[in-house]
Parts: sequence; C-alpha cells; structure tokens
Amino acid sequence: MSKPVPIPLEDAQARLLQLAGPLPVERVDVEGAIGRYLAEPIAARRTQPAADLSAMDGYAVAADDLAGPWQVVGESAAGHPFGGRLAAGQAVRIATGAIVPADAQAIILQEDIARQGDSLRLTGDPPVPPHKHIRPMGVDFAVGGQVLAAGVKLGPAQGALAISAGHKHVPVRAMPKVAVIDSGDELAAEPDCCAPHQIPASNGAMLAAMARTLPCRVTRIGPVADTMEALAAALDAARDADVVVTSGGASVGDHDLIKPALAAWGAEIDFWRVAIKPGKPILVATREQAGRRQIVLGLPGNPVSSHVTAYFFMLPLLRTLLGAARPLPLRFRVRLAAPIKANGARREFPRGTWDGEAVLPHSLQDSAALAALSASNVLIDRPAHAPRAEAGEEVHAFLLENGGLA
Ligand SMILES: Nc1nc2c(c(=O)[nH]1)N[C@H]1C(S)=C(S)[C@@H](COP(=O)(O)OP(=O)(O)OC[C@H]3O[C@@H](n4cnc5c(N)ncnc54)[C@H](O)[C@@H]3O)O[C@H]1N2
Ligand code: MOO
Repeated sequence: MSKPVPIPLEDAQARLLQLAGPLPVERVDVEGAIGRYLAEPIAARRTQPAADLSAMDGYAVAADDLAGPWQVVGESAAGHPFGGRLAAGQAVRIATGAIVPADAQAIILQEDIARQGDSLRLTGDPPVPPHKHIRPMGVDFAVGGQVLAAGVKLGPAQGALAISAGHKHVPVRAMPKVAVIDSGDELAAEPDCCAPHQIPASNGAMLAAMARTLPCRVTRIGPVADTMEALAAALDAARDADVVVTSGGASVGDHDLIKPALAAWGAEIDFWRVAIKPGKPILVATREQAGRRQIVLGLPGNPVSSHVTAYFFMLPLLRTLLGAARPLPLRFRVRLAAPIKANGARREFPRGTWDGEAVLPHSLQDSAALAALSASNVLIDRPAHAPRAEAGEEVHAFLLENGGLA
C-alpha cells in the first residue's frame, strides 16, 4: 500500500463507526446490566410515586385547616398508610415517604408544632403553598411513559430508575469479544525478566484495561514476534473476536508487518493513517467471515500513541457495538495554566493535568513517554497550525479520567 494522505480524526471515526453494527439483543437482570447500553427504550410499568407522599416528617392536615389547633387521630408511616378519614381540627402523624391521607392536602413540619398528648398547636409557619411538602402522585414518572431512551448507558442512577419503573430485566446488546495482540521482537512478556535490548510488553495490558472499562470479553494474545508466521498464528487465535486490536508494526519500517499479515488473514484495509499526533499510523480493517464482520484496529506501538488511538477509536467502536447513542468522548473548554507552543501541521493532543480550574500541559510530549501520560488526566486539543496560546486562554480538552474513559 502506498502511503495515503492521513485523514481527519472525525472522518476516520465516522468511517470506523459506520463499519460497526450493534450486536444482538439479550435481556439481562438490571444489576448485571450496569455499564451496558439499553438496546430499546424503557417504559414505566408503574407510576412513581404511586400516591401523594409526604416529603417530610410532620402532621398531615386539610389545606383549609392550616392554623390549628388539631387533635392527632392516627398515623401514616412509610409502608403503613392511614386508613381513616380526617375531620376539621384533626391531624395525622406522618413520616417522610408515607401516603398523604385522602382528606389531607398539607404537611406541617414537626419543627413548627408543639405537641402535648394528642393535642397539636402551631408554633411556626404553615407551609406556603399548602402542598409544599407533598410529592404528588406520578411526579417522577407515570405508567406507560418512557423513562429511558435506547442507547442510554445504564449507570447506577439509570439502573435504579429501571428498577423503580418496575423492570427486573432490561434489553442490552451482547458483550463484544475483543482480542488484544501486542507484537514486536523487542517485547518481553515478563516485566521482571527484560534484557537491555528488550522492552516490557505494556501495551497489551494497557489496551485490555481500557477495553475492560466497558462491558466486553477480552482475550490477550502475545507478545508476538515480528514474523508473518507468528502474526498469522496470533490472528488465527483471534478468529472468534468481534474486534481485534493490535499494537505495533503499523508504521512503515521493514519489520512493520501488520498490514501484510492482515491481508494474508483475509482482512481488507479500510483506512490507514489519521492526521493526529500521536497516533498517525493507526489502521482499520475488516474481515468478513461466515456472515459476520470482524473489525481490526491496528494501533501504533508507541505506548502513548496506542493509548490515544484506543481512546479515540477503540472505545468508541466498542460503545457502538454495545449500542451507545453517544459513542464519542465529550470535549470541554478549559483555561490553560501555562502557555502552549504553536502547533505544527498535524492536529495534536498534548497530555496535561487539569485540577478542576486550569490545565497544565506536560513538559514532555514524547509519544513513548508513559510517565508523562500517567501524570496526565486530559488530552488538550490543538488544531493544525494553532498559534501559541498564553496562560489563561481557553483550549478544548478531552477528559481521560473521572468518567472520561467510559
Ligand atoms: N519513517 C517513518 N517512521 C515512522 C513513522 C513514519 O511516518 N515514517 N511514523 C512514526 C510514528 S508517528 C509512530 S507512532 C511509530 C509507530 O510505529 P509502529 O506502530 O510500527 O510501532 P513499532 O515500531 O512496532 O513500535 C514503536 C515503539 O513502541 C514500542 N512498543 C511496541 N509495542 C509495544 C508494546 N506492546 N508495549 C510497549 N511498547 C511497545 C516499540 O518498542 C517501539 O519503541 O512509528 C514512527 N516511525
Ligand atoms: O503519531 Mo506517532 O503516534 O507520533 O508517535
């Protein structure tokens, strides 16, 4: 393959995601489905609250009887409603979450009441408006109404909502099978047994860990030598994977064999080279097999390039297979804590540390520098030919942690 012109990031992402159809639907119990994406919208099977509930501990009275005094004639506790009727001058002791009796429309806080035996006297202010401390029936959701859309990630809150809406199981996509292959003659499988001419094979563990932030089944293969035979055996071991992720050998050197090895395996290159730094040599290929499509991501071997391309391509691809409505990472605007130099012709993603206020670009931006990557929590987005930016100026950035990876 002659060297193609690198394509813009968003075009490359769109091309990749277009190759991926969501995986089949399965029904999973809600707790087991946390972290996955809803394959279909979810409608409420019940109304919440199912009746008017008190939002505070106090006394339930009629809305036209707010001045008191009152006699306590019963109690409505959570799970134990008051079954009787209320006449003028009567009140019901009520707990937070308990059903408001049929004849009551107001809750007086217990802090605003003096109680002696069953006699109550108002000492504070009555509620304004009278229904202030009442959660009306159906205020959260009503039976039949949609509570969650297709493609939404089922996080803790969404899982709680599905349960509250009466669902024991939810429809989600099958978990993708991911095979991660690291390749290179210089790679040592054991980090504590690494000769001077070797480097510990760290990309496989890193890429697998990134994939495992999403619900998928990851197989690690390698490290694999830079030979066609070794790569063929590794790819054969990945024959059942939905997604094959390789690292290393994606560039133009004599030992960069990923492209010919993929061709020999029957995979077709969709695109190679994206106009980003780090990560330019990334390639995407597909292999059609028994009516199903495998997608191959050939990531560059430099550890930071591998990480950045996994962030911009592997994770969005896995989210798409899982049925996510929004597979791409979100960008936000942030102030620079220090100046950043003018950018070259390739869109660059310098690593930096954001402290919640401003982002400090790391002094070392080498695409092999794992220590600098590890000390960073954002990727700053520097457009091609961006001029020098001063401290205090705003730039765009992508979050690598605190949910940015997910
Ligand atoms: N003449 C050119 N040379 C290079 C170009 C180019 O356009 N023209 N592109 C450069 C860029 S950009 C990158 S990025 C690298 C990526 O190349 P490869 O994907 O072929 O990666 P390797 O050469 O196999 O390895 C690069 C570097 O990373 C280390 N590595 C590889 N695998 C692992 C692993 N599993 N764990 C840890 N470290 C790994 C490897 O030892 C090398 O040091 O190409 C440039 N060259
Ligand atoms: O693009 Mo390479 O990924 O600069 O290091």
